[in-house]
Amino acid sequence: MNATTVVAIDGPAGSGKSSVSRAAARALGFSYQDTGAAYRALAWTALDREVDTENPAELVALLADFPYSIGIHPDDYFVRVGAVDVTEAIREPRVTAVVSAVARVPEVRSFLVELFRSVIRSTDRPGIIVEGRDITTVVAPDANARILLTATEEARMARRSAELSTESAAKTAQQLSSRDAQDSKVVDFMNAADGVVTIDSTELDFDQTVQAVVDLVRTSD
Ligand SMILES: Nc1ncnc2c1ncn2[C@@H]1O[C@H](COP(=O)(O)OP(=O)(O)OP(=O)(O)O)[C@@H](O)[C@H]1O
Ligand SMILES: Nc1ccn([C@@H]2O[C@H](COP(=O)(O)O)[C@@H](O)[C@H]2O)c(=O)n1
Repeated sequence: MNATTVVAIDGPAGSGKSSVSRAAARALGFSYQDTGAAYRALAWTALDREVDTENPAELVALLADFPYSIGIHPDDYFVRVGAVDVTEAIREPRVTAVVSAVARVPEVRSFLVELFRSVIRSTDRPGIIVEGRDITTVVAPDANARILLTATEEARMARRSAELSTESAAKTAQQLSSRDAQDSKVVDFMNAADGVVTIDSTELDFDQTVQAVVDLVRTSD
């Protein structure tokens, strides 16, 4: 049993991992760690330093000088590489387009898994919600609560499209699907591992989904 309550949440792109985890952390008085941000920040660093993102050796070399930091208070979220605030930049399509290539390199994954565990240990709150693709299985398999947050691809695309102009909606839907296909070759986040509870938000609104997570955490302790 952890002294700090650890909640692990995995799921495909657009399933609501970041937004739901953040709101649930706020409701519970917990910290919140977005692990996709680290893969994105490394992809941003590769682009910034003009490194070939298809070359694993060049990506691994970046890890020797990767001064990454993230805000884990749900009301003070930021992502930095050194002194550069990359919170917005890591969401740009050029970063999203190459992040899966960065995330499939085994040395990158093992380096970041250790980083995620050190961030979990650093929290000064009673618990932390950690979301990503391999949190329930690799990063924190002994978490107090382990959740697979899903929704049909149709629902996820509709939610993403609602954030965008009509013009780019179709392209974004296609990118979401192709990113899931690439990421699924590296980690299985479509099927719940043993002991992992599935929350399917297809028929739930945002607040109901947050409540489902909060209820599960409260009954897991
Ligand atoms: N149950 C829900 N009902 C309606 N909208 C939702 C629900 N859950 C999440 N959303 C919305 O869906 C969109 C995608 O959510 P979010 O960015 O949190 O997904 P994600 O899983 O973190 O995606 P990615 O892995 O691509 O970063 C957001 O606009 C969010 O507000
Ligand atoms: N635990 C994780 C988290 C993320 N990834 C990779 O990072 C990409 C971006 O993640 P978002 O959650 O910000 O969309 C994602 O597409 C994966 O390639 C990962 O491998 N493991």
